[in-house]
Amino acid sequence: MSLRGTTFLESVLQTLKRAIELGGYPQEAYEMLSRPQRIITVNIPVRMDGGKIQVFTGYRVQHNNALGPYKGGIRFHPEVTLEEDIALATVMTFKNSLNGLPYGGGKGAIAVDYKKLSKRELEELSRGYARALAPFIGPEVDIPAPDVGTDPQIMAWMVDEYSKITGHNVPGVFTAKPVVLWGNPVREYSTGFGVAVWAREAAKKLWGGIEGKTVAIQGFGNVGYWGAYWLEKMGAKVVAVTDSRGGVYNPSGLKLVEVKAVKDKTGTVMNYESSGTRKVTNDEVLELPVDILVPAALENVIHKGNANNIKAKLIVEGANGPTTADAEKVLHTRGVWILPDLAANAGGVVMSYLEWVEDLQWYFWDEEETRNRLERILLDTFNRVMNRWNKLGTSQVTIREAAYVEAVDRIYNAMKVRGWI
Ligand SMILES: NC(=O)C1=CN([C@@H]2O[C@H](COP(=O)(O)OP(=O)(O)OC[C@H]3O[C@@H](n4cnc5c(N)ncnc54)[C@H](O)[C@@H]3O)[C@@H](O)[C@H]2O)C=CC1
Ligand SMILES: O=C(O)CCC(=O)C(=O)O
Repeated sequence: MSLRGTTFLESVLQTLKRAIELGGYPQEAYEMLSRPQRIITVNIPVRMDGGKIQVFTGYRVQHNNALGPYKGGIRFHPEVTLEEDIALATVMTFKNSLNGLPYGGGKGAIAVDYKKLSKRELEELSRGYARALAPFIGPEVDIPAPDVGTDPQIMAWMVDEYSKITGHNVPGVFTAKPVVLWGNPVREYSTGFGVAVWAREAAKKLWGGIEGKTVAIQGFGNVGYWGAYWLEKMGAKVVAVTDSRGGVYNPSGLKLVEVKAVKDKTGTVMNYESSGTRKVTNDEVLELPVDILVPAALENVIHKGNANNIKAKLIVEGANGPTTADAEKVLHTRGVWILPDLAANAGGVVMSYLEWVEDLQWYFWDEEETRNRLERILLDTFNRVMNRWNKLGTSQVTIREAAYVEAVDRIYNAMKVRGWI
């Protein structure tokens, strides 16, 4: 238990336990799904620009592969811990199952402040990680991708390193690669697109549509920026955005193109100025008087200490694990809808799946066709989760619990027919 209440892993395991009870699955399912199948720890030496060697510790958690190869991102963050990586890998197992993907779940991490590395040091670290993991990954074994602090360039170095070891090009081992290295242009914005699609569909049910609904977003990286872009395109009004330093709020709506230009030029949205715009902290942004709140940075930001101050009626989890289990109870009682991470931010991994399919068959769809395929999968998941939620009882069960039951069902049946359980 942390100062903010349940830790991310504790919250995930509490939801799993409840889903197993709600779905009537045996306790053995909890035993198998509450811990990873394998944890790999690697220590990667990097010759720093100053001439000295520094050793970085990294992990790859392979949680469960009943439904197919492990799949999930790699996080570069100074405060990452093994416990956090286990929680992230566990969520991936349920996310991939929920969305009907032929994957199990995994997640990788390196404890590093990548902003302090030179480009050469970052490349050496990325290649070192791919080399150390090479015996444990592959297009049919474990397929990593980016998460916080990693990007298509890092995936390109990793694919190149892995391909050197195998002696031939293996694009399907990492996803979210640059387009020229058999990536797909949709992957860059797919997580934010998925956030917006889920918000739009929920808004139809809550208010008859998303047009004019106000949105505050915490985090203005890949998910936060593209979430804002697509939400605006779908008719919502983005009034606040923040990054790690804090952010800006304008009740009449922000000019996103200008905010993004300031972020790209100065490193933070905090430097954006316009009439009617004021600064907000990362705590304040969660409590603004808006219709929709999108936490799109890190975990445990909505906790028992601030759950009662949140005014949004709809929370769309762009980040993984932004809401603690204690906070979710409070918000559910207050009638707030929380669209959970394994559903609302699944656009990224669903698009990774489409990229992987392209790489395996060496045949590539155009951008529009890819996006349509992505949207179809997301809408199918949305409808299944809503049906399951209605069946289980919307006042007794949260949307997250309904999504977990839906996800566990597929994994449990796969483990059963495989004879694991
Ligand atoms: N990139 C992807 O495709 C996917 C990402 N996610 C999740 O979305 C979240 C964000 O990931 P990305 O956008 O990829 O990362 P990113 O590294 O592109 O951006 C992270 C953003 O959060 C901000 N940030 C960092 N610490 C913060 C803090 N304490 N308060 C407020 N903002 C802070 C950073 O300034 C940056 O704007 C993570 O939880 C990640 O696991 C989930 C699914 C897929
Ligand atoms: O595209 C992927 O495989 C990464 C997805 C991921 O890490 C996530 O959904 O949290």
